[in-house]
Amino acid sequence: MSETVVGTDRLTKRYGDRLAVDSVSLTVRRGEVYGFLGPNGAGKTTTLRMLLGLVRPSGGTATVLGAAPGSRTAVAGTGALVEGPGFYPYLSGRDNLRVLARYRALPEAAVDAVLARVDLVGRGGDAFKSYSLGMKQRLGVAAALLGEPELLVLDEPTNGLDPAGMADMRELLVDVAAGGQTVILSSHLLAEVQEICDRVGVISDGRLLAESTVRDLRGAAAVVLRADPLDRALAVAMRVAGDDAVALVDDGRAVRLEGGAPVVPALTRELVAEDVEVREIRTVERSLEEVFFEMTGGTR
Ligand SMILES: Nc1ncnc2c1ncn2[C@@H]1O[C@H](COP(=O)(O)OP(=O)(O)OP(=O)(O)O)[C@@H](O)[C@H]1O
Repeated sequence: MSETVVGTDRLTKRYGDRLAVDSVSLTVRRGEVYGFLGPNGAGKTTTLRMLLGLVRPSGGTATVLGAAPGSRTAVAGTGALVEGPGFYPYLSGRDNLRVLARYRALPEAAVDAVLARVDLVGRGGDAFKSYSLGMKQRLGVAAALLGEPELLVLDEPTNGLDPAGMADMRELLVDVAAGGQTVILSSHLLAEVQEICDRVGVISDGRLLAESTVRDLRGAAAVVLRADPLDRALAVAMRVAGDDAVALVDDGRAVRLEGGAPVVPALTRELVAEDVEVREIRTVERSLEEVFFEMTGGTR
């Protein structure tokens, strides 16, 4: 799991005096779904294009599958969906894939295999222009999957999808990673990403602000308690979780304890023993979205 598939070291892209990507060092490991997150204009597409060898870095280095971006090894092992797939509208989904397969000297069977993986076999004969956005995106992923590359690079694969389309895409990408392929996807849609990705890199204004598992980024859950009398509940909470882990929230109407679900049994036991009346006790988790807003200072 820890083998590095993509690594960058202070990768930088400058357009005139604008730093689109500013000294980004990231690591993507084999078999993971890596989410590259950031607001519009953060530098996601530019970074992905550098990894694909489509844009030349102004500084720093990148390694893709042990080779330089754009090298034969890197290109042969990478499938990409960047900035909307260019499909022929009047050709069927299957024929569009056939064109790509022929260009890359892949057998017909490769087309059927990827159509099946993205669940488009039944609609493979229909014209591309008749597809829903979700189907178009899935065909784009199918094109990226042609030839079973080790690495998939997908720029905003969930963009514009409805919840059902999102769910399909999520299932597909989790399935791809389970098969051992590595996925890098970019997104500004954090709610979806936190369910799909093993690890994420957060980028804003060209800089990588954080890189970690979704769980670590979100931090531990907390417990919010409403009870009567509150001062006695506060004293109990401090005894159970430690003074530093407890604070009054909601204008002094509730107690917040760090530590999440594991503190709940002891807390409830002690509250009952102290004759405190519990009105509400619940665990709260920060969403990736909240973490992200804190990090990027509210830009989107
Ligand atoms: N070819 C270019 N010439 C000049 N500036 C560019 C070029 N490509 C990108 N930029 C600038 O670099 C910055 C990063 O753009 P990039 O497209 O990488 O961001 P992004 O995170 O992918 O955002 P989006 O989701 O909007 O595509 C932006 O300020 C953009 O205007």
